Amino acid sequence: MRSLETVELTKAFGGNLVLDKTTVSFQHGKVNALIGPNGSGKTTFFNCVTGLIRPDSGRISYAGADITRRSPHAIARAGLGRTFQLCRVFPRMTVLDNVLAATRPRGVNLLRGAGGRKETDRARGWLTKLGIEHLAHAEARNLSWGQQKLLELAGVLMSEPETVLLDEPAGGVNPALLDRIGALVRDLNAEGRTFVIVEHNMDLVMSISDHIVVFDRGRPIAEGPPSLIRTDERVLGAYLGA
Ligand SMILES: Nc1ncnc2c1ncn2[C@@H]1O[C@H](COP(=O)(O)OP(=O)(O)OP(=O)(O)O)[C@@H](O)[C@H]1O
Repeated sequence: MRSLETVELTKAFGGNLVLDKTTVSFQHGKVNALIGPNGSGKTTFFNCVTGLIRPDSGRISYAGADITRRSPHAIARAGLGRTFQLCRVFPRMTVLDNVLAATRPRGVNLLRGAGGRKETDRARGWLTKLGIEHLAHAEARNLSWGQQKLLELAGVLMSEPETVLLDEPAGGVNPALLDRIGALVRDLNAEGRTFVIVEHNMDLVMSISDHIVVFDRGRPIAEGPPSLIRTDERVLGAYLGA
């Protein structure tokens, strides 16, 4: 079953054609990875899919619905949640307040109306699941980079997304936390969540993914299970610059 798909998605910045008629689909209920060399368009792809930037042409659909021109909010409501490469948390707010604020529109009164008993319990539940409940009252800026990534993910999960897009979850994270992130993804997937993960750490990608799509210069050049991708000549060529 198809979850997220694009048809001839195209985006250029000035003369730089970053997504070049990209037609790709990710599998519902699976852990999908999107990999490719630096600058191959992975984050731009996420930005188009989540409505942060407008593609020049092409179509994006999610669970059968056309979401191409929808706002980031509408796309989140449709069930797509995402994290960012450079982690988005409020550094001077507590961990718990960050999670509560994550479900509010950005701007004024981030916490107004948040923090009712039920919401707070749910927020704590996610913090527990992600192993950072003991930090609930710490300011986010005092967390390690990896813990901040878990915090950002907790905020995303508050919206109960059906599909989670993770942008470099392992970037800058220490090895102990890396294992935890990998186990968490598998665990959340077993509960029914679909993942699409942009990641450079190949050990992590190969160990947690069911399906891998490889981009090179904004186009998918290979896709399949880890066993196939690992030995694909085109993939090796793209990474080695051949
Ligand atoms: N807002 C923007 N304005 C201009 N150029 C941009 C913008 N966003 C991305 N680019 C360019 O698009 C190209 C692809 O960048 P993108 O971040 O999508 O690649 P990536 O595959 O995610 O790379 P990395 O693995 O290094 O994060 C790069 O050449 C980048 O400079």
